[in-house]
Amino acid sequence: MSYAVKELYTTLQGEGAHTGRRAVFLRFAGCNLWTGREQDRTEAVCTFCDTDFVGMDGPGGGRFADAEGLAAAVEREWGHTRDHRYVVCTGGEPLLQLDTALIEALHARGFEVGVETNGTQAAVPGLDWICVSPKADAELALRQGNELKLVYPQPLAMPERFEGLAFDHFFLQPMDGPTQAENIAAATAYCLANPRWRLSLQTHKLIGIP
Ligand SMILES: C[S@@+](CC[C@H](N)C(=O)[O-])C[C@H]1O[C@@H](n2cnc3c(N)ncnc32)[C@H](O)[C@@H]1O
Ligand SMILES: Nc1nc2[nH]cc(C(=O)O)c2c(=O)[nH]1
Ligand code: SF4
Ligand SMILES: [Mg+2]
Repeated sequence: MSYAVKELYTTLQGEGAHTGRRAVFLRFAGCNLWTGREQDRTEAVCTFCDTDFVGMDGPGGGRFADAEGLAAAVEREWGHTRDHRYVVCTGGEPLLQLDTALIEALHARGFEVGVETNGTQAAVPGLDWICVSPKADAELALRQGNELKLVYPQPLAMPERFEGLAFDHFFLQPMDGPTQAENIAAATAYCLANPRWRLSLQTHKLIGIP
């Protein structure tokens, strides 16, 4: 199948357990919880999104006809070094498009493959790192993985709802937006009181990289 890609770029993973790790970000276009249009935001299932995932017009973006072509573009973006290759599939919602053919083509080029997902879709087999970020009004289909990264606070998705699930790491990530300062304080207080949860700051925003 073909893939609609918003952008493809190299950066440091800014969030969660792999914070600071060099990665190619493969941002798929489209999401099932918001159209991406500002006029639809208040009516969306997910209302706080910080990302433009509409269209294929970003750096390195476009329509890729097949898995080989997209994996080759990821490899070109990474550069020639063979070690520690890591690609983070995000979006939009990557599990609407990511499939076995693409994971195999990326593995064949020596990449570990991570995903950032809202958890509403089943995962494709073969992923090396699964980060699920549940959204209050969306049913969670993907209930196990490597890290659960909850944007905080979401009144209908408080941490207690998730801490029994089968994840290795539990992160609270303060919601960016007009109340960010309060959200950082609240997330900090929660982690101090509940040591199972760690704080995930969006470090790429702090240092001004994408
Ligand atoms: C843009 S989403 C794309 C992947 C997938 N759709 C998801 O929601 O997990 C990437 C990450 O950013 C987080 N995120 C989105 N908007 C945010 C905000 N305003 N503040 C903090 N984190 C946010 C998401 O929860 C998710 O963990
Ligand atoms: N540097 C950086 N790290 C990230 N981790 C998750 C991100 C995402 O948008 O999925 C993200 C992002 O947009 N940039
Ligand atoms: S589910 Fe992810 S990509 Fe979709 S609107 Fe929410 S944060 Fe944005
Ligand atoms: Mg982001």
